[in-house]
Amino acid sequence: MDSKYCSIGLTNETKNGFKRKKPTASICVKKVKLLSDSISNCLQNGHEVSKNIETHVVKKNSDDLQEARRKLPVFMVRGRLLEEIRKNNTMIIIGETGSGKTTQIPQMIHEQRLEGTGLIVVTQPRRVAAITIALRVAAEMNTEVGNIVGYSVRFEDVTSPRTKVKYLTDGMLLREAILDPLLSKYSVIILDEAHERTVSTDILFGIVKLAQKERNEKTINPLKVIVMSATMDVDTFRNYFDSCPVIYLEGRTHPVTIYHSKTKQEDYQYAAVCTIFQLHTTTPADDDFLVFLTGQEEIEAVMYNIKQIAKETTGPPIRVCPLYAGLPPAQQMQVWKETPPGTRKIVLATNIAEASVTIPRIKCVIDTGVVKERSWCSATGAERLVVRSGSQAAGWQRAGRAGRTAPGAAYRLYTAQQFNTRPLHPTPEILRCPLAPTILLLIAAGVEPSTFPLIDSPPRDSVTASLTLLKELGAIDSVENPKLTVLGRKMSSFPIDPKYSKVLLSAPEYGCLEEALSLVAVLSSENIFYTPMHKREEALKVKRKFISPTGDHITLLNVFKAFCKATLKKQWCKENYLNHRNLTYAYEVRQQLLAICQRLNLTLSSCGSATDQLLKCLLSGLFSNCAWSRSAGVAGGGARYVTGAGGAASLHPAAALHAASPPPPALLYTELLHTRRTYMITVSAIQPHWLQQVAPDYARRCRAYR
Ligand SMILES: Nc1ncnc2c1ncn2[C@@H]1O[C@H](COP(=O)(O)OP(=O)(O)OP(=O)(O)O)[C@@H](O)[C@H]1O
Repeated sequence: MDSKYCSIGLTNETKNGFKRKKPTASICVKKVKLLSDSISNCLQNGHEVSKNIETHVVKKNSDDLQEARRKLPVFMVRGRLLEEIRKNNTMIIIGETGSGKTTQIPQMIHEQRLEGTGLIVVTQPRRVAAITIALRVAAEMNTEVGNIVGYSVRFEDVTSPRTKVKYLTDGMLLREAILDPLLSKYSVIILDEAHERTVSTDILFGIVKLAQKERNEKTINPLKVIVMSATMDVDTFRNYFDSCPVIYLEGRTHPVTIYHSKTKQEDYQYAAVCTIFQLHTTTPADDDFLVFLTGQEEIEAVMYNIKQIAKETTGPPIRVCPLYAGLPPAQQMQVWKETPPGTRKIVLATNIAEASVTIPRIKCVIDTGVVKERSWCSATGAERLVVRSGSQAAGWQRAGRAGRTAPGAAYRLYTAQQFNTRPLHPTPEILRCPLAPTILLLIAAGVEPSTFPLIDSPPRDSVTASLTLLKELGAIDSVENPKLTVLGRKMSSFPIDPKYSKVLLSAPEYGCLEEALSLVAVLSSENIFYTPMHKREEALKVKRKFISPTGDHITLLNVFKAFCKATLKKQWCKENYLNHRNLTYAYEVRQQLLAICQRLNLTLSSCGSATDQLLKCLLSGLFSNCAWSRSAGVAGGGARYVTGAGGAASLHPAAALHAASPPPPALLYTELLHTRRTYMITVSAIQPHWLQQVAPDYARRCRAYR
């Protein structure tokens, strides 16, 4: 990247805030008129809240917070809104980003005690949103989080018997539904950010619908369901929820000016860096920036570039904060930490910051317009990560991260015409993701998958492929009339993909539970290697001491074992070019998984240096992730493989076996990355005959293997 930046050319499309398509009049059942207003900036201080999360999202002065609340559009119509909530058992609420839906509506319901003896629960698609919103609401209610207001996310529950307002991830509520499909302890369920259409939210729509019906029939305490978003496809939702009332909340807190690039950008990372510095030299130091990128590697590359360019550029000092799902929670919270006056914070985030969250002082959003999505091809069974353009709804949500505590601007690094040709809403995850984890949860909750009410039904062949996988994993007894097996019941107790819970449950048989726990924990974390661009050669040289000739899985295990033994961990990671945050996160995940294994009475054993045992154990869950060499005599990186699903794939250049000569005849990989070519990521060599031994049912139907 050139160290000089240049203007990419942006055009001001909308001077006075959002240019929004209004919802269609036909479905405008009720309309509550609001005034738009502004709120004062809320000053923030850091304070210690939960066991292991240092947070910076909370209060300074309770009067300031109350004043800010009163100025929110939602707060101003609370009388009428509460009347509607009292009257209706199901309703849809639509209101501008930042108008106060998520923080205020649950509080308003609680202030009137509409929840009675039950709890109010609010779902969020992402953990960072559930945590930061709970902290904010606790501060507004002048209480500690975990008291009246709490949150529950994977690997962390900060609630108590006193909790009445609970924020949680949609995945957590789904897990609760396995144990209690009527969700009886809740009297109000708010499904927030409904537009995101995650698999978990889509399933929850069905679960709450069924629970509401059954609770009415059995005259158990009634259940109120509220579905909320700023950018949802109202017609679809209203049809699904039996023509329930829709409430439109008008008004927003602060205007956001939208700018589009005048021309198409070839390289969005480059365009992002140019725009950052263009704004850096022209905007006040206290305006913070939020930049949307697609993943950890990209964020680290842009972070490096910013730091390099900043050395040669005039302007206020810069603090760059990354924000992506795999970042350990304490590190994510750094984004909410105040910077010294006169310092500019630049947050580089994936779409985990796209909806719900408020990062105070963000005045400029830089939207690259792209997102990395997991998708799945049911025809080939290949699961892959693809970088693609986001929807219009995503564009509005991203812009909505500015203008929350003061007027703001969103700089879109794509043209207005490109924006207008994008789909209005994202493709529901259920139509593009592997369904095995969700189907397992549904069956565990006693639900019949084929009659379950879904907004959009996944293609029949996706369902069959997922049921077949679950059968081969031993989680269900048949594809036609699936019932959970004893193994399947145990698998559903782990908050991880069934492929990996199968690995843990098989580990005692292979005498390697210690190693399997470490490996699954590391695979649940983001990249543990740190390879700075300017010291690439040195980092790769240091990495060599951990490399196993069998490939990446044992290499990862070697690193993790050494990390656990190291005394000065931070220093040790620095010397070895390893990511301390991600290794610490893996360590915490391992503790949680270990606790579940202990509850299930699994025997803890170690295979020591017999790593074949661990690879066979890994194969017991990941048998559908095998590939076979089709290029005898071609060395390492050039070798072509065919996957179990029949597709062509190559070793990723970062794989330990990339240069192996001769190329191993059979491989086991963790993930396929689909760019111009299909690459296998995190790969180990296996013996071809292991598949027959470990997963005979799958081996029989796998054509590539035969
Ligand atoms: N952590 C925070 N720090 C400062 N202000 C906050 C914080 N959280 C919320 N706010 C204020 O409360 C307002 C309402 O936030 P809330 O999340 O309830 O809006 P929303 O309507 O749910 O938005 P969205 O549709 O984007 O999720 C924000 O615009 C902001 O002014």
